[in-house]
Amino acid sequence: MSAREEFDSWAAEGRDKGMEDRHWHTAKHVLARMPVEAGETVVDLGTGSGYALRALRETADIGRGYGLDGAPEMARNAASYTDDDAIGFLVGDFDALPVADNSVDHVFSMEAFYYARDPSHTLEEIRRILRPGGTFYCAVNYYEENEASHTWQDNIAIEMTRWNRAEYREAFRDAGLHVAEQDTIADREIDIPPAEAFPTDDWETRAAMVDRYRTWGTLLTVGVTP
Ligand SMILES: C[S@@+](CC[C@H](N)C(=O)[O-])C[C@H]1O[C@@H](n2cnc3c(N)ncnc32)[C@H](O)[C@@H]1O
Repeated sequence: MSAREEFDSWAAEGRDKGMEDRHWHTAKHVLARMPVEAGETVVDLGTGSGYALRALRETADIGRGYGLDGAPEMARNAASYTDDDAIGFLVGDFDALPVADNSVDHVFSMEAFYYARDPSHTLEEIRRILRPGGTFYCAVNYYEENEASHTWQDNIAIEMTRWNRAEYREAFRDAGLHVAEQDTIADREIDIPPAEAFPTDDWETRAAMVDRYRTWGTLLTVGVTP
């Protein structure tokens, strides 16, 4: 199954909003760290419901936001959640970003980058579209150190790239981005039941759930163009 088919069906089932609810716990901290100034242009890669751009319009007064998604139904849903003319949604693939060279101030991506067919090439594409001094805020929950995430590949037909923290830094540098920051952002909002509630449908032990959300959470790697 292609990413387009897989995520079109997610959008049709309304799972875009479910992702927004879950990802917001840590995505909002990533967005708050971005050095975005009023009037700047931001691209959101794998935008899903488009919540990131709606938030940046409210909190940072961005001038233009473009949400790119490979699934037309995702982009269509995202467009339906806002009537803000400064935000637009594009259908496109991480392989070839439909964006001009040196035209974007910041790129954000939450829980999407590892679906790229060739993530190293996607980093080159990001480097190409960013202006000098532009930033890429790359947030992922599927990564090597987050052991609980390893099983996710079993539930999805699209091949996912599972880099570790060092591999993210190395790939950013290989694409010509300086690594300004790398951090893990814990999910402090998800409810973790008391020990006696385990095992649950999703978790064998409380310790495993704590490790997934409170210890590892979301890996943020920040790249800056020279
Ligand atoms: C797990 S969702 C995350 C959505 C949103 N960023 C969030 O935080 O809720 C991943 C998104 O990336 C998109 N996507 C996956 N592979 C893609 C690709 N190769 N090119 C463009 N978009 C892609 C999917 O259609 C989906 O909307």
